[in-house]
Amino acid sequence: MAQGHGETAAAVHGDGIRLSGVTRRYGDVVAVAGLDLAVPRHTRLGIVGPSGCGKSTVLSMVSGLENPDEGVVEVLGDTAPAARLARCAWMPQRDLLLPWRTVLANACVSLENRGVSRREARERVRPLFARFGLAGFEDRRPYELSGGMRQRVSFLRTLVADKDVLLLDEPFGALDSITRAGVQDWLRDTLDAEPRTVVLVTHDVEEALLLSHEVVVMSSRPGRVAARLPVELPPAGSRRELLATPEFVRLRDALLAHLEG
Ligand SMILES: Nc1ncnc2c1ncn2[C@@H]1O[C@H](COP(=O)(O)OP(=O)(O)OP(=O)(O)O)[C@@H](O)[C@H]1O
Repeated sequence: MAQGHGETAAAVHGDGIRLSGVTRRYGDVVAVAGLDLAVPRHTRLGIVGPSGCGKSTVLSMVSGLENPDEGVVEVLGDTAPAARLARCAWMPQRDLLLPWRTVLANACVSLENRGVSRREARERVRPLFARFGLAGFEDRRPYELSGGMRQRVSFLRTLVADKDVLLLDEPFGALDSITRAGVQDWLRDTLDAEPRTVVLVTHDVEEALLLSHEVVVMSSRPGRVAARLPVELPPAGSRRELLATPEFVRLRDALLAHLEG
């Protein structure tokens, strides 16, 4: 069994996300052209590529906030934008927590937005705090938390939205490297325990490999798929040991070579 991937890779079934022949233009700018991507349900796809190659555009199109000019975007069998939107939760780079709300109230926002009463939302979310390493911080304000803790609150809020599809746009870009490593390990364990269909956009090659079942490299604009790398990693005791395995080193080198190419 591949390290950190639990049984999710083996449990692939049903519909996931599919982009077929997708082109998106902004005026004269062709952001992506003829893009084909497939993310089987409950697997995790990492997307890396040069700045401006259309990575965020892909997430916007999956989420239904934007539509392709050509081609089809399908999310769990639906192509209509409103249906795609209903299936996706988006976690941005900045945690976007509301500073005037307590941490618990922030984590409840997505449930309240869906019409769940404030009281019921709190009853449902409070027990999750321990699992997210946030026990005891329920009544604090976001400014009293570290950056890593704020991102965990942000991710908790994203998860309780109970959407099958998670769109992660540089989710740890604002964190320092030590905090980032801890949150990456935590996120991988969390997603192994509670699988979702994930598209992760990142500039961090190690992050892409640690969190994804497959990584695609996009070409510079107009964005197309330049390479696909299935991620198969051996069991390893610690993150440091995993990063030193021949499999990880080979994948990282291959990814960097594609990016440089
Ligand atoms: N709303 C918009 N209006 C006009 N041009 C846009 C719009 N959104 C994106 N673009 C352009 O489309 C291209 C792709 O943008 P996108 O943000 O998807 O790239 P990206 O790979 O996510 O970039 P980065 O890695 O820098 O975040 C860029 O050239 C960008 O300027």
